Amino acid sequence: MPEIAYLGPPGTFTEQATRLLTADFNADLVPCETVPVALAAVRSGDVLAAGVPVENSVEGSVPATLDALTADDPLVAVKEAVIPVQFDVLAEPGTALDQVETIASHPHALAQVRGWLTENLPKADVRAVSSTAAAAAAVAAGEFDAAISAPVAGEHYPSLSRLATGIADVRDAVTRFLLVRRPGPLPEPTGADRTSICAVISHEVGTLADMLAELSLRGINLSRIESRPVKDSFGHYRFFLDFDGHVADARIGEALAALQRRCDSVRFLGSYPKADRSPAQVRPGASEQAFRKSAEWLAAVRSGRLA
Ligand SMILES: O=C(O)C(=O)Cc1ccccc1
Repeated sequence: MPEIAYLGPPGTFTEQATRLLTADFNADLVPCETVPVALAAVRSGDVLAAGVPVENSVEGSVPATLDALTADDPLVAVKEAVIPVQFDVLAEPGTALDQVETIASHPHALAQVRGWLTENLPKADVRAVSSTAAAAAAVAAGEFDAAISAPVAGEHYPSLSRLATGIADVRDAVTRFLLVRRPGPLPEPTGADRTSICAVISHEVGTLADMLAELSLRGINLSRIESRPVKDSFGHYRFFLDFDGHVADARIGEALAALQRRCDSVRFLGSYPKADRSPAQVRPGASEQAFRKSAEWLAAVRSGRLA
């Protein structure tokens, strides 16, 4: 049975998402302590793929994932899932809210309950740990008084009880997760796909605008742009871009080829079906048929068949 890594321990949001991402095949899920560890297991071939959190509707991107995706050998996303994120507070039974002196969770969870913490536990010592379920495990081990966890974590730590529920500052928050594997055959285009890349551009006037123009000229809908420092030289950034379409689509292929010529480097991070299956809006002149006709016309001009 293929082994699939995820940010563990059991009871994380990532476990829930990875179950969804692997629902169409029998997979053995392997918990890892961090996203970089999960991705290292994919790169080394210890596991087939990994489920990783990439972006949250309230807090934005998950920097650890973006950095780990580009820090080493290429990896590509083959599937995405979007799941709702709600948070509970777990503690030893009998703990009252005003007895909580230390409370732990994943940084992304802490960022989404800031208002609740300020209102309900203004004096508590707030600790960031590797995941929401790791926080619950640490509470069960007596390291902290309370954990901010996924509602499912309660099932994994039955010795803990729910001190509060539904504490997110923004209701209906969602997180997007990717199933990531070593490069190989790409998922077939579906007409409702997303392509992800990471580009490094030179530090000159207009290079970012030029890069975006390659997309807009071809009617490509950009759904996310994010920058992360290159790290070894101050003021230089990697740009993470998501846009509608599949690398097999003519407009996407041409745009990627243009970016490859224009940027210092381009890393392809995958073309995969969008979780919401919303079809790409293709404007007139950017359809597959339009690209085919223009290629035929050019071939005819070059061969002397058209004056
Ligand atoms: O810690 C977890 O449960 C995770 O899967 C990471 C995370 C944390 C908060 C929101 C979404 C994902």
